[in-house]
Amino acid sequence: MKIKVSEVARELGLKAKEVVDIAKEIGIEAKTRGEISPMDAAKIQEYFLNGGKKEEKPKPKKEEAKKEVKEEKPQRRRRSRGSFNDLVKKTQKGIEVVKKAEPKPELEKKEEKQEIQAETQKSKPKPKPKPQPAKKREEKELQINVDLADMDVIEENQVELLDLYFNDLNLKNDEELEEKAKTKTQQQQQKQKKTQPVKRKKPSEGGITKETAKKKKKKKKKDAEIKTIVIPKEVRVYEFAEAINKPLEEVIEALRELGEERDKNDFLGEEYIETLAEEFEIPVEVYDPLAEFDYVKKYDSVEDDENDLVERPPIVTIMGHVDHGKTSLLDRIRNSRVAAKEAGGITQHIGAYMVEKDGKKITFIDTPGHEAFTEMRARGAQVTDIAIIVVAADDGVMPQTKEAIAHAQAAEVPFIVAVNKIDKPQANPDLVKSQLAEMGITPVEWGGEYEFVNVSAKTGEGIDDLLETILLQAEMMELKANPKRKAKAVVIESRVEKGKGPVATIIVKNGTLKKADSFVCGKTYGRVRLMIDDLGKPKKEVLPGEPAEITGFDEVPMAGDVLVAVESDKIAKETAEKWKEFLEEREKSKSTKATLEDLQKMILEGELKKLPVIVKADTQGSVEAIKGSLAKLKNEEVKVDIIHSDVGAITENDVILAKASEPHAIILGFNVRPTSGAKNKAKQEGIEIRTYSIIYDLIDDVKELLSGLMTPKVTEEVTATIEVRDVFMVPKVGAVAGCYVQDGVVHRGDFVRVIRDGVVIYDSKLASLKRFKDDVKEVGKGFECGIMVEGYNDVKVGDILETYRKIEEKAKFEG
Ligand SMILES: Nc1nc2c(ncn2[C@@H]2O[C@H](COP(=O)(O)OP(=O)(O)OP(=O)(O)O)[C@@H](O)[C@H]2O)c(=O)[nH]1
Repeated sequence: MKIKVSEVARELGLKAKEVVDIAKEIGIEAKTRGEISPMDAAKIQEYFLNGGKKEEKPKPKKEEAKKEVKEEKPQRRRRSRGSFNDLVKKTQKGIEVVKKAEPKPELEKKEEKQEIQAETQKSKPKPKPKPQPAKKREEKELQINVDLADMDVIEENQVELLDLYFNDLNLKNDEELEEKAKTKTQQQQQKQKKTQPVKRKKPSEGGITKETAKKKKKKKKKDAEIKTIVIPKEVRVYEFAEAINKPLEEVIEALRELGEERDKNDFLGEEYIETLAEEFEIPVEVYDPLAEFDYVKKYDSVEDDENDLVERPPIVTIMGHVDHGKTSLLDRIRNSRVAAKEAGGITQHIGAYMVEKDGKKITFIDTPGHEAFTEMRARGAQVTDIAIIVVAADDGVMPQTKEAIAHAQAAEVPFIVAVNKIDKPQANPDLVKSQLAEMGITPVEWGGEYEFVNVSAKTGEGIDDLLETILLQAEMMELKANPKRKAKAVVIESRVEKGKGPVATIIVKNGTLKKADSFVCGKTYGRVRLMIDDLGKPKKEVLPGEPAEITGFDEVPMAGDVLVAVESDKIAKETAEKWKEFLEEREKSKSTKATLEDLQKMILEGELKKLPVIVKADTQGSVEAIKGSLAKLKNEEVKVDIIHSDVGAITENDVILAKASEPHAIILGFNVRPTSGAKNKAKQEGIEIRTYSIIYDLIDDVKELLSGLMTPKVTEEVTATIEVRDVFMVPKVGAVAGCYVQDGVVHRGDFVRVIRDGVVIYDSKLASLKRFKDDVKEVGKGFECGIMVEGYNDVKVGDILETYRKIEEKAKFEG
């Protein structure tokens, strides 16, 4: 008898994957979805209970994780091949895999592939027609589809899987094998993309006759290879299941056993693609379909000449828990600069500003430090070179302190801890230090490697120290850029301004951004018209590390978009359009497929009460942040349905849209107001507009609204315990119980339970409550009364009546 790994996991309170890890550690072969012998299970349990459980390592950092996975690959593949035939044969579709020994010239392979594809079109059941536009779609059909189609059908139910590695078995070692395989795959992918990038061949194309196809089939049968399935980096669960030709439920179950509850439409993530592929013993190669269109990657692929590199100012983000003093600290730093250096200068809020210390510049990103801005902060961390984690000395480490640290660590951004509010009598900077040290963030002075600086945003104490520490850190990081080349910058805020159109604050990461430069920026593009710095001064050029507010965009860019200056307006426009089109196509290709399962889900969702809202805010960053926060507000009963969101004032169109929604949507404005037209229209149509300047209030209000949608909680309160001492049968009326109130007070409208020998035999309401002949409202303890139970005439002497009230309590949305 064998025991399922998942059962062992459940028994030990672990994830199946963790059990497999332990098993590996002690030399036991196990798979998350497999079984092990009771002896092995006992060994694992013993090892685990003896504390041998693998230490919880922090998630490997992105790069390392990738490396680790890569290094494992060859091994995994070799193993895969061993039982691959058996596994695949077992699948319900009866797919057969045949191996090939002879290498084939690349060209022949390609031709053959096209021919087989043609054949595939014949033998495959026709895919459901997809939504239009058909022509364009055909031309631009996505790589995803190509990959799915790449499982060339030889005969019905038979899939040829090409083994890209088989021919390389004579290579000396795994690394070589891996390298070669990778290059080959890439080459093949490239070729596929270049020669036949998107278009699937129709059966009539490619000059294939039945005869030649048959021949090919035979040859294929003999020479077939195990094929590595190429899977796009961003793949949804159902797409993955299709790609590896496994039933969706199996994939979802496998994920569950790995401790991941995923829906068919959820994205898998590279890590899980690899793990699942291993589970199913199917070799996969993950690729990034965006790479080809990626203008940023293109920019980055051009290396800068060492001689052109110069030091650039560090870009700093301040993060920390609510009220720990982020804004005050930023203000203090900014004001000290304004006071000392540019007295009288008017600071302009552009989302970032620069300070100078000892002749060196530092750029601070001025992002609002609210929980709701988690997403923005996460983006901020990507632009950021150094993070400052502010912790109030009188409050210590709080949830958002940990979250901020997690963001910095995830982005591999070094951070400095600013222990703030040290002017306060109750300040205890040492407590902050020990709290963080417990989390592994040990101060330098305690032998660790994290810089802690005591500051007071109120008095200014320690601010100089903090700036010096930042510069020191920057020096160690050797932040350099090449001002001689075209610019690459990151958008940190954007909005539409009357008379100016779309405006964005950017920080240049490399190169120099000049006036009149053409640029591409995410889905939009443009030409730099106006550039101003944080003091409101116009600029002709913005150097690496410097922030500026710029105009000249065709459309409002998104915070986090990367701006790259290009040769001409034409290139800018083309690149942005390509990128936009690609993203849109990708979205379409991933839209939910209408299946029975979906319908069921939709029916289920119908039970879920939705609160339709329209979100309008002053900046794209705020829109994103609010959307992010609202999306999280859901439970098994209610959720927020954002039907529209945008930057700008609340307009009549928004009201019309809100009215069109069923039920009508509520319009939420953050730092924006309704136009007078919108106000009137809202009044006419009965649409509610709520505006806020504090995001907390907005979120709290929405929570309140959600609470209102939830079913109220009903609790019971026992009002009286009554003994039946006599029963009178009144003709045409029924049984009247002569009662004695043992305890409590019985009321006319009360509910009642009839209890006989300790068992509830009837549950109903009081039909009447009398004292002697009179109807009464209530009868208290120690009094006699006559009671009729609604719908029940079988009361007996000795029964106990328990009367109760139902108390409805408004449900509260938690979260
Ligand atoms: N005594 C003292 N009070 C401070 C100091 N720094 C900030 N405060 C006060 O702490 C409160 C919160 O400060 P903020 O700067 O608004 O904190 P924040 O972290 O930006 O808050 P959110 O933006 O809401 O996340 C304000 O009342 C400040 O006056 C300080 O160094 N000393």
